[in-house]
Amino acid sequence: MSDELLTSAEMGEADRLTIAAGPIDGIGLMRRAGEAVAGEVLRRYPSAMHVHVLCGPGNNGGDGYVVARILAGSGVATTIWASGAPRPQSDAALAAAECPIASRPLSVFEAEPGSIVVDALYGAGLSKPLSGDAARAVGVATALHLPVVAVDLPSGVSGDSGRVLGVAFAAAATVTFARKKPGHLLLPGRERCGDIVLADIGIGDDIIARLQPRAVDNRPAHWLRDFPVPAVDAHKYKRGHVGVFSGGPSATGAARLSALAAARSGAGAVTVLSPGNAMTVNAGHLTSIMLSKTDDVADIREFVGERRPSAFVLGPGFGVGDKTRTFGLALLACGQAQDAAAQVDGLVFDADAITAFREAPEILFEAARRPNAPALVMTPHEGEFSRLFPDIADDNVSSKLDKARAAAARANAVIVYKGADTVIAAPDGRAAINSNGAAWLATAGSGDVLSGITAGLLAQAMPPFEAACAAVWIHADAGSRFGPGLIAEDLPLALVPVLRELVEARPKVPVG
Ligand SMILES: NC(=O)C1=CN([C@@H]2O[C@H](COP(=O)(O)OP(=O)(O)OC[C@H]3O[C@@H](n4cnc5c(N)ncnc54)[C@H](OP(=O)(O)O)[C@@H]3O)[C@@H](O)[C@H]2O)[C@@H](O)CC1
Ligand SMILES: [K+]
Repeated sequence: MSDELLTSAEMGEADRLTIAAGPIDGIGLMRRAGEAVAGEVLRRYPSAMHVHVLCGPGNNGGDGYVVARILAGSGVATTIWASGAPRPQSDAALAAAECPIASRPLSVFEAEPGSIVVDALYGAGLSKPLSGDAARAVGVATALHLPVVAVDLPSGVSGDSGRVLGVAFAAAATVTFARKKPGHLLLPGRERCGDIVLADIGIGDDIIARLQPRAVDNRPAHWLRDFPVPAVDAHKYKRGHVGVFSGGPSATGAARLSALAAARSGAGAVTVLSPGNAMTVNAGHLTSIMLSKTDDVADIREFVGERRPSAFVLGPGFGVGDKTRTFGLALLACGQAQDAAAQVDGLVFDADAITAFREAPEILFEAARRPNAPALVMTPHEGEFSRLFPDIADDNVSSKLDKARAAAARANAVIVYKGADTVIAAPDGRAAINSNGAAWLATAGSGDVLSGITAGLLAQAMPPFEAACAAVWIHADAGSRFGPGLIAEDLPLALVPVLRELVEARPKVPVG
């Protein structure tokens, strides 16, 4: 497993534990890191005439001295531009001593068109915005359109948050070590990394396991064993029943998109719960999806009692008034004692169901925290997130990963913080960053489909965090495969090949 994401503190700890366990020491790790980067430079640019290696004062610079030594040894014209000397007796100082090339000051860095830059200024130790000589070097490389290979991270990109501090290199490739860092996947860092190459430098899986990292790159390996595949004796209600609330007569489409996606995702039955005045318009557009008139909480209770739904979607096209809050709180009360017979496994609150609680989010969180409340998944985009969690959203230091985690803990809900770098976080601190997104998904109704997929998986008893991770990945994969011209109506059908491959891969996952 190599999809865990390590913070800079965790990476430092991995480094320390590896050295303590032996036999590799600090300079040994640095040599391997530098070899991996030099190998990548030679592989990508086999006919490079001249490589400029920019070395910072810390261990990132140390890696740079190893790169320069190997490139020069391979016959490539290599120049080192150093920003300060490494600390005496440090691994970086050893690496510099092993490098036969004299360095020139970064303050006079110049390069010619057609040359290559290796950025070994700052990596995990970036502590402030790039300024002075380093910022000027970014300007030189950018102005000349020089290909940049970054060591560990493009200098200026925070490994923990993906933020750009001041300015940053835009690399053609970034070679990182042992595991990716959150900043490789979170925006804008991801855009600055170019191709990300993961190099094994001898930090063992056992060492990483000891750190118990809480964040992963969202891939099927993390949730495939929980992915529902119908049993041979399945009948439709055993495969889960999803209820999707529809808006009024002129806002019904979002619910139907969500309902279709829930059905495609394997829920055995799906019902659109429609206000009385929108029954006709909904009925005119539904075939296998059922329809039930739902105007008040009594209607919800009756539906829950008689039809035993296991998941609901509330929000798409629903409006943001009192009714939304009342319905939301009634759904969250489904597991309470008076309704013990009516067990609902999971709820997806999206769009208007999030915005409706902007004036009193605590009421929502309180309801979600009650014992026996159904599991709640909320899927805010940035605007919706800041309505429900304004203080968390305004924090200019925390990463999107930290923000999603803080929100999940506060709301006792799985939070799917949407965007081109969607983060999924659970109340217990587990989190995943999605990286298979496609720009084609930024289209009206796409979020309604995501809610439907999530509810479809929840209804089949997939655990909430895993269901949310799977839904985000599946939705993105379907969107990327479809590509140009995608509209939300295409997505439910576009899920089919993605689901087929997952179902086929599912039995190959070891159980346990
Ligand atoms: N961990 C591992 O397993 C392995 C790690 N390895 C490598 O080590 C790298 C981490 O090394 P590192 O901790 O020495 O930090 P690094 O990024 O070199 O920067 C620290 C120096 O830069 C300075 N500085 C920072 N920002 C600045 C700015 N904007 N402007 C000016 N100065 C700034 C900072 O100054 P200070 O904050 O102390 O004032 C300090 O002097 C990691 O990315 C990887 O490449 C590999 O060798 C293999 C094994
Ligand atoms: K770097």
